[in-house]
Amino acid sequence: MTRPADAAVPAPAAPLDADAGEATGQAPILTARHLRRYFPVPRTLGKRGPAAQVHAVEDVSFDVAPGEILAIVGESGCGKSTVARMLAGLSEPTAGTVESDGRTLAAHRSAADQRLVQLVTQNPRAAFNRRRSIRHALHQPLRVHGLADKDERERRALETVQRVGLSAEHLDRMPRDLSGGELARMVLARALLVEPRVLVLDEPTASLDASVKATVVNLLLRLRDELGLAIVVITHEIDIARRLADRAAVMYLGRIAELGPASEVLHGPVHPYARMLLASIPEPDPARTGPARAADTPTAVGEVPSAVAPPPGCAYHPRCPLATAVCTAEVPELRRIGAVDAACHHADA
Ligand SMILES: Nc1ncnc2c1ncn2[C@@H]1O[C@H](COP(=O)(O)OP(=O)(O)OP(=O)(O)O)[C@@H](O)[C@H]1O
Repeated sequence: MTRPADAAVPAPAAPLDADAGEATGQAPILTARHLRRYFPVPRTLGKRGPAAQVHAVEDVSFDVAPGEILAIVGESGCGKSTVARMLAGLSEPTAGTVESDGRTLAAHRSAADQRLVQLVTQNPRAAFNRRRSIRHALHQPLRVHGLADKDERERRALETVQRVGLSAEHLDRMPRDLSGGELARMVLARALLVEPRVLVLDEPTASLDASVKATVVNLLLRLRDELGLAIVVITHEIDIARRLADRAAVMYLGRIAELGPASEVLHGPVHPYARMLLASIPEPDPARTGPARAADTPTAVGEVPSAVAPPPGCAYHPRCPLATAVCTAEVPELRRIGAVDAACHHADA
């Protein structure tokens, strides 16, 4: 089935992302259902007609289960952060819903629903008030949510910093007195304080040195295991996604191009865009040569088109070496190709 990019989205009848929780055997804790987000473009002086819109996110659906890490990868501007903000209730979808346990989480969420999904944004140094101690920063979310008295707040703050590998001594410090790696762990501690079931991490390692990245990756894997957290990691660092993710989605111009097990999507994808994206980054393990590294990897031509006027049909068609007439006319739905779901008319040709 195909539809024009701005047509109304019908309610789904079947699970959208049947593989979520396959590895853990658990039902999804968070579902993105046909999410769209358009931003108005300021009107040029004197221009008439309907205002233009940035199509930041266009019909994105996926599930994530407890104990599962889903990576969302793609080039700058493809809509990853906008998806993250909608998952956390910080941006209202133009259409579509975010659901948990079969319930829609309103864009303006109750305190309990805010706690359920915690977003950690990049740049940990900017995440703390530089005039307040780390202790204050960690007591604050508990105070805001009315969760604990002072002694209990202190107990929970201490327990949580220890969980991320830091100690009581770090609570007394000011943000400037923590290293980049310690701050990265401290933002995670602050998110964990309110006992979320889902962590959404937007570029969690982007500003860190290689050795610190490894520490944060290991910490996230441990937190996932110990707490049974569902984690959505937004990253443009494919190597980080490979180390973390059970499942992965590749986004292009607001849409999911490919979704499936990370072992497939991040090593041997089938969608021509995903193959081009992976082929453009160095393979850390030279012994590993999946299809993404093969000589027949399709090479994209041209630049990423504007999200204000995305191309009709498959948004990748102007750059895709496999494109034919159908690609210019029909939006490809995600469909099962091998072990993954890919939105391409020709990926299995
Ligand atoms: N508040 C906004 N107003 C207008 N356009 C926006 C707004 N926020 C995002 N956009 C646009 O929406 C598109 C998706 O942006 P988004 O930040 O979600 O992408 P991204 O994949 O996270 O990029 P990056 O990796 O660079 O952070 C871009 O074209 C961006 O310019």
